[in-house]
Amino acid sequence: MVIWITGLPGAGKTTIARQLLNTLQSQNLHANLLDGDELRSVLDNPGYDKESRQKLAYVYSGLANLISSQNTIAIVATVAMFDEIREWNRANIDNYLEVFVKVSDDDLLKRNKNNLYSKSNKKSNVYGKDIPIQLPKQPDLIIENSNHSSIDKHVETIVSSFRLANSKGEDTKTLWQA
Ligand SMILES: Nc1ncnc2c1ncn2[C@@H]1O[C@H](COP(=O)(O)OS(=O)(=O)O)[C@@H](OP(=O)(O)O)[C@H]1O
Ligand SMILES: Nc1ncnc2c1ncn2[C@@H]1O[C@H](COP(=O)(O)OP(=O)(O)O)[C@@H](O)[C@H]1O
Repeated sequence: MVIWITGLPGAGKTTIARQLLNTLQSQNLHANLLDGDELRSVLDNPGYDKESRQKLAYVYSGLANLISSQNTIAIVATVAMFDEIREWNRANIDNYLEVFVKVSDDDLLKRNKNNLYSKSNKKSNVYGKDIPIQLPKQPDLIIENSNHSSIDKHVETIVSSFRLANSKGEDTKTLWQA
């Protein structure tokens, strides 16, 4: 199973994904987290131009698929704002749950992750500034993560969807148990 958590920088993907990982592991399930920022540093920080991001997104998908094929839940927390990638995921990953972490522009600006949204920021390749955003069209779940909304609640919602997705196939029900 792959739980693909996507959203713009600062939406709250890492915060939610880390707590989700703890929750699943505390329920004796095998789970791993592939976080965009962390994976980028392991891979020697690929660029932020469209081509590099697209290439990297396929790496996330491929790694997640590999982890999932070893009966471990792969949680991915990445921006990867490409329709093409999400289509690839749906076509190639068995048991794929796409979670879109949504937040208002106001909250994004307040959080201002990595100073990306400051007017003084001279960085290029910033979503919404100089590169277009392809928001998820048909996510399985939308999490509205406005400031001070409860991360616990968000995680509960994702775990319920995960349980529902797994209860559909008897065979997969116990696959992730530690
Ligand atoms: N232009 C530019 N310059 C510097 N840093 C940037 C830029 N754009 C994004 N970021 C930061 O990189 C994180 C995105 O990494 P990802 O690999 O998850 O995203 S992507 O798939 O490449 O779009 C993302 O981290 P998260 O905030 O964790 O999403 C951003 O903080
Ligand atoms: N529900 C929330 N309420 C208030 N602050 C939040 C909430 N969710 C995330 N944050 C804060 O927003 C910032 C960005 O969160 P992060 O998880 O790093 O986002 P992302 O991984 O999507 O870039 C962090 O400082 C985090 O503590």
